[in-house]
Amino acid sequence: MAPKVLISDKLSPAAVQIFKDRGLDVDFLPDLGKDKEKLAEVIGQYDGLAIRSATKVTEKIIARADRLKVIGRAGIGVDNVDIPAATAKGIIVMNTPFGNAITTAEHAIAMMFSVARQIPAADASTQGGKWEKSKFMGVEITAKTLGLIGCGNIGSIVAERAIGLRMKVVAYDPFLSAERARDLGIEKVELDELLRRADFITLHTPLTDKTRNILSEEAISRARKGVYIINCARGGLVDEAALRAALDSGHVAGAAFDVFVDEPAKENVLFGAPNLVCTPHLGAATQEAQENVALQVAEQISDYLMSGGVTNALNMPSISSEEAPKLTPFVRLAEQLGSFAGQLTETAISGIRIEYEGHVAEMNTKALTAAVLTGVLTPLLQSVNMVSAPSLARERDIHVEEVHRSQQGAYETYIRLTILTERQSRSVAGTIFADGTPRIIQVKGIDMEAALGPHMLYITNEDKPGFIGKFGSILGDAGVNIATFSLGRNEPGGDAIALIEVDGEVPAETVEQLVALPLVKQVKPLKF
Ligand SMILES: NC(=O)c1ccc[n+]([C@@H]2O[C@H](COP(=O)([O-])OP(=O)(O)OC[C@H]3O[C@@H](n4cnc5c(N)ncnc54)[C@H](O)[C@@H]3O)[C@@H](O)[C@H]2O)c1
Ligand SMILES: O=C(O)CC[C@@H](O)C(=O)O
Repeated sequence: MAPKVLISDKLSPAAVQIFKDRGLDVDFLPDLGKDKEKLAEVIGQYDGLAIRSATKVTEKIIARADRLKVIGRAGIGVDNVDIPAATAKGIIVMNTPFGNAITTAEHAIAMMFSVARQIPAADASTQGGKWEKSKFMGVEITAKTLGLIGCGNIGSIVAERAIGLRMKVVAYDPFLSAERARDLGIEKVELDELLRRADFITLHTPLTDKTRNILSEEAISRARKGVYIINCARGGLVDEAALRAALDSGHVAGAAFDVFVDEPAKENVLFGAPNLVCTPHLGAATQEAQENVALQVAEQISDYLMSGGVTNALNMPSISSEEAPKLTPFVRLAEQLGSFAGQLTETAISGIRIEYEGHVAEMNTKALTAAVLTGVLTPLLQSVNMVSAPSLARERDIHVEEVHRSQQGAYETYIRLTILTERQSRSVAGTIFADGTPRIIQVKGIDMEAALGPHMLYITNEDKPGFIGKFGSILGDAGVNIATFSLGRNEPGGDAIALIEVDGEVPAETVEQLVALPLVKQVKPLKF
């Protein structure tokens, strides 16, 4: 059955065609996202969800999304998606970080001109039959200083445009490197200095605990008298009540806002303030940007659902569509190693060490580590996948260490997993054979070679004669057929390990009989 995708917001219809061309079933219900109850009712039917900002993907919606594997936001901000809830349920959340950046930067520049020359008010007055030439005295932007708060995708495009307009640009962004600032031709400064120097301030950060009210009452009071403030990023970056007071007093000469604390903003403390220009979250609203983000999100969702490629995910490492087929056997191996070790682990795990040797060390090991963790945690927790496993491991204070090295031993490439608990450390290693299938090649330092089937028995025993005969008779009496039998030992007469594939589940009483055999130390049925 083809994966099924729901588009629940007003996306460009071009996205629908992409989904169809890629072989997915698609329902385009652009108003559904606003109806929370209806969305909760139907979400269980879909593998993918494509949204803009009107659909709120809350914890409640996610709880009902039993088939959902991916949420794609046609746009940048994902504040309308409960990412922790999606991650916990193993749902990938993607956005399209570049598709609307130019358009939004252009909007910020347009808003700067609008407020500098009071264009909306002058337009209303002129069309109202007044001819108020002296009322609308503006300011020139040439040679003025623009202060950017946030200089990522959009901020840096705004910087380039502003330099083209002969402005001087200073930026406050703790994550902006000195080299990048130099390349952009801007000056990196602290917030205090930006407030002191900027004639215009424009915000381009996400809304986080650190950026909420970054322009607080106190910050606004430290800004230059006569400053203009532009916000085309997110409502909540500026204290709206404080800004209103500063516009009324004239400390701030003008403000241009596209985004508000509460949206849709039908009422707002800013409305009616002197020299205020507002737009209804139009930053990304151009045909070009909407086409870009719709096409990108449709491609990304299709890639993931059809071939496992992951692009622009916020809660999972990226895997390109070309890389996905090469990675798949190693993902399977990594998950099997994890599952093997996880099923044998009975006490709390404190650490996981994953050694990647040979050419696997050059692959996307973040994804492989996520697969190992999925395998380890699946026997211990309700529902785990590659998206949720890393955060579940972190929540449980499991320290995960990755080691990468070039080929050193007989195997061209292999993965070794070591699980540390308070009682012991247990390791298991595996590789991919030429036929593309995973093989276990070492358990607890003992070499062996075993493929893992759906039902396995793992046995540790003393390497003495007599074990195999008795073992075979017990399974035979229980009607359990042996499919494969792999043995390994550290030294003659020492510790031995057997991995046996059986055609079906081994009854509990048969396991007890095996445990009671004289040379046997441990018997553990495993499922893969
Ligand atoms: N109005 C719209 O329609 C519209 C359209 C697109 C994007 N946006 C919003 O614009 C904002 C910027 O988008 P982007 O694509 O440039 O994002 P981005 O991630 O590329 O850039 C954000 C920048 O903010 C910086 N930053 C983070 N915390 C900071 C802090 N405490 N102080 C200063 N800088 C900080 C980051 O280092 C980064 O450089 C986002 O909030 C996005 O949702 C709005
Ligand atoms: O979809 C939109 O119109 C808004 C998009 C914008 O806020 C974003 O974060 O990409």
